[in-house]
Amino acid sequence: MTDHLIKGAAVLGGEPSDVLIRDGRIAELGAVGSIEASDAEVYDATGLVLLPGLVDLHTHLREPGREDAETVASGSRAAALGGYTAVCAMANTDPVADTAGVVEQVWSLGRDAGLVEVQPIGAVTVGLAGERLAELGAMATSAAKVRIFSDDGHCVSDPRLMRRALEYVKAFDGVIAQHAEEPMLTVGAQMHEGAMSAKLGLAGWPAVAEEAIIARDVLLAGHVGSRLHVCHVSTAGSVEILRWAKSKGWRVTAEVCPHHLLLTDELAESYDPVYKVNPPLRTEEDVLALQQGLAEGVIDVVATDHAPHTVEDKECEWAQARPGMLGLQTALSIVIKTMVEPGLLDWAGVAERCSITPATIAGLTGQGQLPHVGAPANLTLVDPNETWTVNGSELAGPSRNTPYDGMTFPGVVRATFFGGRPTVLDGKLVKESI
Ligand SMILES: NC(=O)N[C@@H](CC(=O)O)C(=O)O
Ligand SMILES: [Zn+2]
Ligand SMILES: [Zn+2]
Repeated sequence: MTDHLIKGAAVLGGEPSDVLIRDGRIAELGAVGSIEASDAEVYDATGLVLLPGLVDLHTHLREPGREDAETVASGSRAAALGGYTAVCAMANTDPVADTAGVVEQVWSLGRDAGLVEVQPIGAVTVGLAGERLAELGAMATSAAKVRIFSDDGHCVSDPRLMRRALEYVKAFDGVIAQHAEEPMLTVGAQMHEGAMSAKLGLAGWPAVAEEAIIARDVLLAGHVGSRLHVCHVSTAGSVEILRWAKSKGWRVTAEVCPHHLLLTDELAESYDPVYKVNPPLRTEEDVLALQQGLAEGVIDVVATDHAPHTVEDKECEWAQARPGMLGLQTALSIVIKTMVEPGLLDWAGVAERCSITPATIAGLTGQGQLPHVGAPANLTLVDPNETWTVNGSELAGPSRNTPYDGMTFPGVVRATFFGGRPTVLDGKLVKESI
């Protein structure tokens, strides 16, 4: 394996340093010019910020079943380009990832693609039907070593089943990641319930549908003493409930998606289904509360909820369109725009929220480590002073459902190193790694 010498990168935005990568790990780290490595490939990282490789807790890769929207390989390309070195693949595939066989299939497809660590998430219930627990133990002991279980796309709405799932995974320190949506309160829902849904005449998805489930689940997690992770938190009220649950010392973590940190329900006025997502885009007040919650750590991590859909599933009437939007290639830029530029997070905070804590939650021990000698070389180099304009047709993968087409953002991912190998250099996929 070739050695790589990264020169002049600001580690977590600090002093420029040189970093030598050898045999998949950081072999040396020191002041600029202090490392001698004549046979290493040199990457000039002057002006770039070095972060631990980003880790996404919530990615839809669509394989098996909807390879026309995304595959493990195409999603891995999007992830590497977005600065990620690990993604957790959601279980709502077809067939559902509710058996050891399916999670092992996804895991080995990820290993074959070789661009990021693909950690499968297992379904909580058989077929995501919310009726019977899936074979959680068999998935945990499979080659995929599943630690996160989620029926994402659906809520585990039966409280007795949710309690049993929390109890079951406690034995191996697993975590239940809940898509918090009380289904009886979102029948027919198309967007956030509020002034805009009233104006547009679309059925609403009220904030309380999310908050009621989060309140119930933090109580259950506290009662059982087990780990709960709340997916895509989208309301100000949810942040308050999480703050309270954390004050109790319960083992509760939560994520927010980039789109909920930036976009609001006003966009639905266009009737463009690219803005249709679950949970829906909320109000400005919610956006500000989510940013604040993330800054304080009440919300632990940023997760993309990267949800590719084909043109047929997305470019149709709003009511028929599938919910979800692409996220992997734009996430870091949106975090910079909404959190770093306003001074809500510094680079160490970005590393914490986008890499270190997600890796801890997912139990990915080779990921999310602050750059130090001996650490696995999973690294991202970003140019904070450069901007780029999103062009939907140039994104990796077959899907085009980005709400950011034509928008200009700060923060360009220049290079990504996965296991000591560059997957992205100068903002482009490295050919040998494709
Ligand atoms: N977020 C979405 O709107 N859609 C997700 C499912 C989900 O995350 O709930 C999908 O799988 O497309
Ligand atoms: Zn969901
Ligand atoms: Zn999702």
